[in-house]
Amino acid sequence: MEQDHLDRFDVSRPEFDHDRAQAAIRELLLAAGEDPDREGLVETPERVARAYQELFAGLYTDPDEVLDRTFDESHEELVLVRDIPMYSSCEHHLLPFHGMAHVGYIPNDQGRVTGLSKLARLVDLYAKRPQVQERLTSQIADALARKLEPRGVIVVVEAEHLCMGMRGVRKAGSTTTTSAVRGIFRSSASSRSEALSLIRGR
Ligand SMILES: Nc1nc2c(ncn2[C@@H]2O[C@H](COP(=O)(O)OP(=O)(O)OP(=O)(O)O)[C@@H](O)[C@H]2O)c(=O)[nH]1
Ligand SMILES: [Zn+2]
Repeated sequence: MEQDHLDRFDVSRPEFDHDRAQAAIRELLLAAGEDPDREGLVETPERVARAYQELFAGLYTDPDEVLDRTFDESHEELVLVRDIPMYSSCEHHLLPFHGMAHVGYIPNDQGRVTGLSKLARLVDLYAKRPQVQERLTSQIADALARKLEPRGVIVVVEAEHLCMGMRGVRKAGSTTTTSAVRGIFRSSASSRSEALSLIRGR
């Protein structure tokens, strides 16, 4: 599937199929040699299906709608929201990766800004999908660039991947940092390093 396809909101996507997910979890328990009808597990397929419906909720909302309410505030300097808690699911193993997102932008010369909470909502929306960290990071940056037409956007995501901690290579505690820069943060090293030092809290 083309990357481009993953970046666009798919209006034709069917709703989350709860019954199908529930049946799949029952099958998984059977495959593991468990008894899905024993007392502790009898409601598990239903619960897990509900949990995944929530974890993948970002597939069913148009990110552009999150940013529909913009206003002009004649502010043409950096706006940065730091330390946005982020929980996502790695699409390779369907295990969590979680950490912090930092989202900043410099409004355009009309000072077009959005509510601060919308930056966190945007992080949530893209995190609640089967993801890879790189795509999560650039999707947040691209949505902001598209809707606010700002002078620049910077997004940094720092996360720990449980697929690297609780299984596989077993490097618990290692973190991965990804960044996406657009506009002036791409062309100007000094703007970029100023934003990065604010993100690092220095
Ligand atoms: N680039 C990138 N890789 C990721 C992300 N999440 C998980 N991965 C990696 O996806 C890769 C999948 O590798 P495979 O060799 O196909 O799968 P695997 O045999 O389970 O790999 P191991 O995790 O090394 O055991 C692993 O190297 C994971 O660390 C992510 O967000 N970005
Ligand atoms: Zn993984």
